[in-house]
Amino acid sequence: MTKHINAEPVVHRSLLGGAMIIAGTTVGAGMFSLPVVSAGMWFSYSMLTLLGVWLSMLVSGLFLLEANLHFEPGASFDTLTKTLLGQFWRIVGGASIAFVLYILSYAYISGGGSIVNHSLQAVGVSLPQSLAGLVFALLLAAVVLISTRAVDRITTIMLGGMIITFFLAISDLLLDIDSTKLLYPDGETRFAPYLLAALPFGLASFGYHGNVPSLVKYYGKRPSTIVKAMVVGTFIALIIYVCWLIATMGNIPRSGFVDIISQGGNMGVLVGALSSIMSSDWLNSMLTIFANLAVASSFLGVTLGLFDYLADLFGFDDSAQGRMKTALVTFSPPTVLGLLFPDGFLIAIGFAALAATIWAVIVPALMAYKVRQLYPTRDVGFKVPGGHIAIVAVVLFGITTAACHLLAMADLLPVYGT
Ligand SMILES: N[C@@H](Cc1ccccc1)C(=O)O
Repeated sequence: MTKHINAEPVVHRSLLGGAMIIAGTTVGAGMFSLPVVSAGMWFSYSMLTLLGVWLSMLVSGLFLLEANLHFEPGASFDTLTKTLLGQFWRIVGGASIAFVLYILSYAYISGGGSIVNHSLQAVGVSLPQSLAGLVFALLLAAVVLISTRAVDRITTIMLGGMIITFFLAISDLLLDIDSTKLLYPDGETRFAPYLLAALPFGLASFGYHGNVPSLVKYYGKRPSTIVKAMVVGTFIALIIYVCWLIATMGNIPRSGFVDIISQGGNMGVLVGALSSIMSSDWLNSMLTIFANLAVASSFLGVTLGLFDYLADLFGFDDSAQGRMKTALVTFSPPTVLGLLFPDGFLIAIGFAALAATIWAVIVPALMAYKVRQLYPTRDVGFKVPGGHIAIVAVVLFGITTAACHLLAMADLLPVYGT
């Protein structure tokens, strides 16, 4: 999530660059959980939910920006929480960021193992999924270990590849959609109650907030450009998710998802189900390549953020030995977890959402409230509209989503297909 941005002097940077940073972070493995967890509420409710979650996550990011603009460019999330909200929130915020980064790294290894396995099966090789996850993690960990610049270059190439393969694969799926499947789904007749358990996955899919301080550093204090970059970047993600849900739900019947869910709902299973209905082998490979690139680029972005965070926390230096130590604390826990529980993808995304409700939703709203109290007359060039109502609405969205996750975990909310 925290894509590294080199600290270069602030020149006139284009809007597109920032929008791509945000879109690149936002679109990740969360996207592969969306069709599976939305199967219960199905298409129309999913569209409404996506729209609502997008708006809430955009506004919470804007609150973070508003607070951030009261500091010098380069101030980190830690500095913001410490200064504005005090030691308690600094610790809660820091711990929830570290938790999200670790659990997402594990989710990506689980999803990566599943999708690498699916890809290998196509060429006749079969590996235990835990081993495939290990291969995936080791290969990409090596890139992070080599250097930040290696990650920057490789993710840029991957992003280009993702855009091309996504549109090729998706256009084929979109041509084949069956509107009856979308609008008159089969299976049981209950829909709306399943919305609640899906909410946390929507929240995780629209997470990008670790990048807001990076954008302020990247652009300097140019609020109008930063706001536009955030709106455009998250809107690109919204369009991609809408196309993705139309493509999946318009091709796989609602009852077909019960089978996908019973097999764990991991990335390889979903892509496998889509592959089996695609018209050409070539486009089928495009979909598989897209899935590999999406999870690999998110893995690089997230683990680089975790790598830098842990190096700073433990005071490991940038020498070969220091980087090796940092790599060990970064990659060992999620990789071991991936070996032990290769199929925890969906559960991990759900927990990432739970922690993200704290630092990506509630804490930004509280910080915006605080800067407005501390500096009622100071003009930093940007203020989120909507006054107290917007702040309360975002906090309520965070609390509701967290509650949904906990209730679903405790089997107190209906979860489709289980
Ligand atoms: N949106 C990212 C996950 C994420 C969550 C929270 C913050 C940053 C990133 C994904 O879909 O993979």
